Amino acid sequence: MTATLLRLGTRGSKLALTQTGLVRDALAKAVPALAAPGAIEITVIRTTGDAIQDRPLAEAGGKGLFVKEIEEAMLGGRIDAAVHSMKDMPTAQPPGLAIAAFLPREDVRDVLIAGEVRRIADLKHGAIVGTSALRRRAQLLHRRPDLQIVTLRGNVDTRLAKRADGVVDATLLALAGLKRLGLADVGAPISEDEILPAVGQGAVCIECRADDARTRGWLAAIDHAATATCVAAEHAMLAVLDGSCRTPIAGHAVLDATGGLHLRGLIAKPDGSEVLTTERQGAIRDAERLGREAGEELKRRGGPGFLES
Ligand SMILES: NCc1[nH]cc(CCC(=O)O)c1CC(=O)O
Repeated sequence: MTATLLRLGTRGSKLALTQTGLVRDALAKAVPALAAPGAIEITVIRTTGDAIQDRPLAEAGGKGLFVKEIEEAMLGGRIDAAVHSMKDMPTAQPPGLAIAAFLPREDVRDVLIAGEVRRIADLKHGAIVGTSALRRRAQLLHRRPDLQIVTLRGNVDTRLAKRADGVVDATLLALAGLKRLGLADVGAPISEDEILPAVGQGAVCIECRADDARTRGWLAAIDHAATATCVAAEHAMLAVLDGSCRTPIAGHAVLDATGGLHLRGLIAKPDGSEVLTTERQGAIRDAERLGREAGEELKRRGGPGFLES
């Protein structure tokens, strides 16, 4: 029996466990000490976000609900690090905690799951689309004001089952999660020009105590720098816009072939009646500044009241 060296915390959904398995495998490959059987222990923690299944999370207090209990376990020393979907992370970590690494990002696009229908334009008039994400709702309604958007929560399997049972005609899910679950072919990816993804979508991050040098050293060995840079730009934009589940915000940064960073950002009115977009191009070292500038521009153009409407 080897001693446990690293206790990894995670939510208990199939996707969360799959992502945690990817982190464990990456660490075992990169850090010889962690390759021994039993060196990494995985602890499942139930979060408020998992417990609330009957209403949109925006009503219950926002996206931090998927991380709160896990962060408490880290601060209390019950676990050493936690694996999260970056999309579910607030813009700042509580004092004493830090995001120390990212896995290489998956495809960031949303997937339309609507049986034979593979494009938003081809959904029948008045089709019922299930989603709880205001970002998806607003962008769908912007293109197709005739659609009926209804709340649909639950994990990926639950949502797919509700669609298959005809509770809704269509739903949108992140391709990243579907791919990691081996379900990439349930629908059709939608171009970012039609539905811009959520900030952080497709990225898996690992959080730990800021002063835990040993864990930070191990996590540094698997950190994917390009993903970290792109997400930093997106989160800088989100922080300016004061992103919460109540405000439809989308954003995505990529590194281009010449070593620069390209960021797209979007805010929308919840009913889709207005959408504002912006873009920034610049040097990688300016990632956060580009993000802040994009956020400031959207905020200024939206004016007071835009995001509260
Ligand atoms: N809000 C839930 C959530 N958080 C992360 C993912 C998928 C994986 C990812 O985007 O990285 C999902 C489900 C979904 O939107 O389909």
